[in-house]
Amino acid sequence: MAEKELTYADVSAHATKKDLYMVIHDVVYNATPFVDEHPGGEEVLLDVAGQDATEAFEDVGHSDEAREILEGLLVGQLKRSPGDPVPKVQAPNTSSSSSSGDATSFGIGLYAVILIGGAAAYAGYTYLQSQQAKQ
Ligand code: HEM
Repeated sequence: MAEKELTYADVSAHATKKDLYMVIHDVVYNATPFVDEHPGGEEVLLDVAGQDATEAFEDVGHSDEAREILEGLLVGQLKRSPGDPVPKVQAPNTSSSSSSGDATSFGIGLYAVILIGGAAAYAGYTYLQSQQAKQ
């Protein structure tokens, strides 16, 4: 069976307790029958009603059981259009770019330590020389 495709605008039209859709990892779920049963309460589901709930869902660290419940609530695939909000949870490869940034700033820090250390050593050396010249 071909999966239904919904746009972000379609999803945001279902944002009430009696009609509650949400997007998790680009898949659209109808959480309406689960609102009253959610162990985390209805409030948190209403907060993300009609929106991308990927970050909220993953932050909690939901169990496999929770993910099985999700499968039963599946509506279809999200069809992203330009300008749609992008979920904050990204593929792990984005962290590698930030770690390379850390490596660069570490390199600059090391360079500064060598420069300052060198300058201090030179100042000490010239000071000792001047002391010896006085004797
Ligand atoms: C339709 C989507 C969701 C389903 C099917 C679902 C299902 C569940 C289930 C089965 C649990 C029990 C613990 C577990 O098995 O992990 C749970 C707990 C919880 N959920 Fe969700 N959840 C959904 C969305 C969300 C969202 C969007 C939030 C937003 C923050 C949320 C927040 C929580 C919290 C805070 C708990 C912990 C409750 C506690 O231990 O006292 N859930 N959820």
